[in-house]
Amino acid sequence: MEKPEHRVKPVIPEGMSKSAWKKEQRRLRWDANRDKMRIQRKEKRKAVKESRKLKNADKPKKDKVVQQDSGYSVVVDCAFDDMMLDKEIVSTSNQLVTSYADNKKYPYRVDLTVTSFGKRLKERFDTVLPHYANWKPEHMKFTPESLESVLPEDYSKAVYLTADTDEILETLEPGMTYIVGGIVDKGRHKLLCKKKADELGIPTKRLPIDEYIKISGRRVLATSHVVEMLIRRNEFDSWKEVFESVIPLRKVKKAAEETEEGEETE
Ligand SMILES: C[S@@+](CC[C@H](N)C(=O)[O-])C[C@H]1O[C@@H](n2cnc3c(N)ncnc32)[C@H](O)[C@@H]1O
Repeated sequence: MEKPEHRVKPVIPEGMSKSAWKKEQRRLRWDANRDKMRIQRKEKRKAVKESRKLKNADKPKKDKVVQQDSGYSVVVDCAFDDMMLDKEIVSTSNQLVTSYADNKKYPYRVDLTVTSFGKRLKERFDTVLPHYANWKPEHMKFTPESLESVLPEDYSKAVYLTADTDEILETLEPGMTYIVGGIVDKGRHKLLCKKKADELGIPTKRLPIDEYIKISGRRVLATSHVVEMLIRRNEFDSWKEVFESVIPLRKVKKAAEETEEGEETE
């Protein structure tokens, strides 16, 4: 009959406690297993990924937007840094983020450039939104240079949008550059962009809002709303549809209520 196998009694080095020796053994075992465990973990992750992929294959896929180029350019003129309060700089930077997202997600995109990008506005981006450095130029470009540096030589191919003119922007044409003031001023700097455009000799036009819909309050819209309208104009057949899609519902609703009560919408 064979003798039962006996465990070999461990030899604990002299001067080492039993618990220290056990700890050391655990560490050695862990080291020896580490690579094995790493491979196991990797395989598990791969299996989870594969099963997720299989599951998602049954679900309808979200269509990736294949964008078309509108053929015209939009410039956001940010030369008004010194005229804004700190909170207005924050609001302007948030609006630029919105415009970037809009120019990525809608079926048509425009060539979109932010000029005079510097001072507090750039500082805000550098510190709070540093990932803007990776934004694709086909969705938004930034330059510290002035508006004039990106305009076509022939200013008749440019239009500065402003609420302060009677000229109406009827259509958007390929090859044209449309300029939007990049400023939040809560009505403090009336005629600012109109005067700048007149000084530079750039034609000015306003959006035909009153001609198509009733809105309450001021007809001066936020920069990002105007940029969104320029991005989305080709998506719709008429300005009316563009305005109804972009102008905040509360502005349109309130106007309807006021009109019912016979009040002025101004
Ligand atoms: C908040 S507004 C700035 C108002 C500023 N006081 C000014 O002088 O234009 C932002 C920009 O959106 C554009 N904008 C706003 N409302 C508009 C309208 N009704 N028609 C055309 N452009 C408009 C203008 O380019 C304007 O500079």
